[in-house]
Amino acid sequence: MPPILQHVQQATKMMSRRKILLLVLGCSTVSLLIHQGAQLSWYPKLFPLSCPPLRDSPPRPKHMTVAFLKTHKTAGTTVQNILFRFAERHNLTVALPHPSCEHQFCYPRNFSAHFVHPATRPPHMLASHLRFDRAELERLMPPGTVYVTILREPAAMFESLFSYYNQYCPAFRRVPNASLEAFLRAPEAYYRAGEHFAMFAHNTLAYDLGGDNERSPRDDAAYLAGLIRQVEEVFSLVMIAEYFDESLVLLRRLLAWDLDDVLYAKLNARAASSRLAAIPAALARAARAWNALDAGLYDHFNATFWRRVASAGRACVEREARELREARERLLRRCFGEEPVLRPAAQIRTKQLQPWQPSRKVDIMGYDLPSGGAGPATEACLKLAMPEVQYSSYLLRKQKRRGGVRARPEPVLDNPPPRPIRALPRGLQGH
Ligand SMILES: Nc1ncnc2c1ncn2[C@@H]1O[C@H](COP(=O)(O)OS(=O)(=O)O)[C@@H](OP(=O)(O)O)[C@H]1O
Repeated sequence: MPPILQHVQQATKMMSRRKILLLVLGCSTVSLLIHQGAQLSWYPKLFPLSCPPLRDSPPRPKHMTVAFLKTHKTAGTTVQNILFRFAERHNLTVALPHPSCEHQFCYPRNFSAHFVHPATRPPHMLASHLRFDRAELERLMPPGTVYVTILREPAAMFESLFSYYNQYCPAFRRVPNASLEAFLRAPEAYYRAGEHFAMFAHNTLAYDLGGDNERSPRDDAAYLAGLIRQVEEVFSLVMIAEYFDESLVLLRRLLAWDLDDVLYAKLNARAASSRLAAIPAALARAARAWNALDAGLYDHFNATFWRRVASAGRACVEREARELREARERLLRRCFGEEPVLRPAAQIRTKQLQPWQPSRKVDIMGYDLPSGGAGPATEACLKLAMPEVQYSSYLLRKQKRRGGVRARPEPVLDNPPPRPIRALPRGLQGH
């Protein structure tokens, strides 16, 4: 053995096992630090702190053809209002339902291009409730249309559905004392698949997306995976209601719109007295278990959403979301006074701004214009807070006039859908 090795062997023998362990630990820590140092120097590249440029060079024009799948109780009315106002400002045509379908495209039937009023074809935009049917939408919308939709956390969404459709959905009407807890303790006792408006009581998101809301991912995981794949194939962006402002930042970047194009007033919100302040954890678990397909969709697209935010630059998206909130607050103050408040329909004097009320037990809130307002700014403010029913009727009248369609009774569809579930705001009923 060479003398150097003999020396090492001797030294090793002299060291206790504990010392050897310490030496190994020390070496590993140094190597880890060197490795981490390299990672840290890459950090800004992985998570850019500044916003990447929105516009390509040459600048991308604003995208004008959009189909928004308005799912139920997911903040969809607020998104619809943003799209309606954009369409008006840019003189675009909005696909609107035939009057026999009321303001929805004959929901809950599968969407058909026949449900679209002829005066609103060919459209640039579409944003009214419908049950998704890819082939029929592609038949209607021009090539290059960007498809977007929005999802909401299923327990919160279910609580909203249960309250809003309580008088319309037989599964909910059967529950004693309109108790959400009683329903979720034994949903099968109240729910009958296939009956009128059953889709509001079971996996509503899956149904709106054109899926089979009776499938359970526990028995059939492949079904959920297939539905997710179909949604991913069609929709360029799936927004998340809980992160509404961040969603709008991604939307306006996708469409190359300005931040001003996505300013909004929150629409269709229940009064605090009509909602649970917080959903107890056990109830939320039960709601997710009952709506397991929706929970699977939400979890998947919530994760994809945050990956999108990371690739746009999280700090950048947050900064833009903050700018959006500030600009929105300024706009609301300008329109609705120094302290803009959401108020119940009975306190809103401007009829065009009174939201539809689903029942005497649920208050849907809205904004009102300060008295004496007039002029072009008022018109913009009116649209900003205009509920879905009034805005859809207004747009249909306007587009019919533009297309030279004279006011005359509409032909009735061969097979009319079940009666619409929205009518005039409560304050206007019986007038
Ligand atoms: N900007 C924003 N951010 C977060 N949440 C919002 C927003 N705008 C509306 N909402 C809430 O969305 C619920 C209404 O959803 P929709 O307009 O889609 O309802 S509907 O299906 O058209 O009747 C309704 O929820 P609930 O109040 O829980 O019922 C609204 O409060």
